[in-house]
Amino acid sequence: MFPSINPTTTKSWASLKQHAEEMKKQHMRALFMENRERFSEFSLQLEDILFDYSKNLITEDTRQLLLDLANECQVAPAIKAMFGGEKINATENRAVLHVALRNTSDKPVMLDGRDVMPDVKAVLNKMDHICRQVHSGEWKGYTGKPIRYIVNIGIGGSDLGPVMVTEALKPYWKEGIQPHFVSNVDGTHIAETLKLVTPDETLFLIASKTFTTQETMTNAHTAREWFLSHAHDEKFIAQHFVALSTNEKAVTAFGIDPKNMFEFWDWVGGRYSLWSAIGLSIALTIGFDNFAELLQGAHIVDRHFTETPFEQNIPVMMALIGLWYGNFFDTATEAILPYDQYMHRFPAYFQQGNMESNGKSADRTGKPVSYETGPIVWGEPGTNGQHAFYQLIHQGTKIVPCDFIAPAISHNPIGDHHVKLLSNFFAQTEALMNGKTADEVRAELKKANTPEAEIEKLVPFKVFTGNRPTNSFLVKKITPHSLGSLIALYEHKIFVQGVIWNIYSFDQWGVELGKQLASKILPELENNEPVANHDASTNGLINAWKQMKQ
Ligand SMILES: O=P(O)(O)OC[C@H]1O[C@@H](O)[C@H](O)[C@@H](O)[C@@H]1O
Repeated sequence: MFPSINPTTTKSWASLKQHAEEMKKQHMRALFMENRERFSEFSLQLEDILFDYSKNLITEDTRQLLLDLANECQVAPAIKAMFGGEKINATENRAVLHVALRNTSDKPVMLDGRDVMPDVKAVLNKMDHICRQVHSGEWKGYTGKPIRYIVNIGIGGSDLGPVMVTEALKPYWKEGIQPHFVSNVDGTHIAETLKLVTPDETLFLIASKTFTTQETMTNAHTAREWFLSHAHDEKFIAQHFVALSTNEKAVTAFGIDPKNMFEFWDWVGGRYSLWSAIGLSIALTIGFDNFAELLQGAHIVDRHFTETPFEQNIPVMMALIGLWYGNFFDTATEAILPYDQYMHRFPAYFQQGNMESNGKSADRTGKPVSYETGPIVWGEPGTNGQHAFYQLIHQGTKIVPCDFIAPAISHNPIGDHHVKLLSNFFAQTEALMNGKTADEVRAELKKANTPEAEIEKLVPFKVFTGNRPTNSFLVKKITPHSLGSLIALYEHKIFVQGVIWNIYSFDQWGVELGKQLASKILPELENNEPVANHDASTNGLINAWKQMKQ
């Protein structure tokens, strides 16, 4: 196991702290003017993905110090430990091997002295087989019709990845297949979904690593009852329900034949599981061959991550840039802004990826950390975000480091839509970096014939300080391959940051307390007796609800 190191005790941390004070006096505008090579010196390319991180408040010295930090914090041994199947998820005593799920090489991946690849390949073959059966029409519903609707029932990691990827890859949808996703325990979600499908043409995928999650089990039982109210015979369940899970016992107890179970393993974290059997809704929607391309794109990044020196390693640089602002500039959030409508769930996906992985305050020795850890991650697709929250990003008091992502080629080359979209993509990072000085504002107002007296009044409101950091990802086209790569880049960024922050990125104990209390409160909601055993606010709300619902 790689050692536990408090990052603030390293030499590079102290130097970075000092260096940050110097850098706060700098402006990126000047850095670009001083160094004509800045773009080529601070950008990296991997296959069809160009990563430009030159519009950050960094110099060569910053980069060097950040790389020193990665080295002092033992990032290289940590990467080895993850890929080597060590139980780096120590609080759950589990390995972290989602990288094995997309290991398209012929190299073994060892866990406890055993190669996991034969099991991985067996499940992939089973997924391939069901995809071919469904797409050819050989898999039939109980009235003999082929499957038209896929309904994935899952939540968190068993939902967000499949939703994000199927949406991002809509141009690759198989003709005649319509996916739906049900996650919320709010009855509205399943009710509205069931209105869109027919029982004899629907395949329900019950996606749950544990197969105990309240929301998923409740929705799964409702779907089962709805199905039986039409099919009238339990023997038809086998044609319409499959399970994606690690828990065979619970799957069998639910009434799903284990032969209809697509297995994965406890070394796959929920929020890293779209590469596993949890990806079956993706494979059924875009076809298994495209799913395999998604895996291949991620595998390319895994190789890049493990084989490339840190200064040219995209996920390592992404991690260090993020940490630079979070730890040395006190920024609290990061925005992910895809200029691609199909990628509209990408920010939500990595909101979970980041916040569930690195939203921690105990270090790996169990002590409270004395420094900031994971950022708040949010975002919306451009250009919608521009007309909503970019005001604050440009002129607010908070610095929000942003990732801009855009495809060079659109799947929908209609008229001049794409050049208009891209003109915004390029303009925003330029504007955020350069800003607009008071003199530039004055000159502009003068040109627009603004009366002299008005000009000085308006200047303070029209000034943009600029110096606001962005990364740009320019991707040739959003394909299964390039999307697989992009996802893996962000995954490894999270990993590197977790290592430097010396926290456990692969558990999620923080989601448990609410679940525990909800299960205590549930029986109290099943009668009309007033409650008095909680704090005054919770008692008051529960009792008010009991009155209101009558
Ligand atoms: O797949 P399961 O076991 O139903 O779990 C779903 C989700 O459950 C949540 O409690 C976890 O925070 C997520 O990480 C997880 O993905």
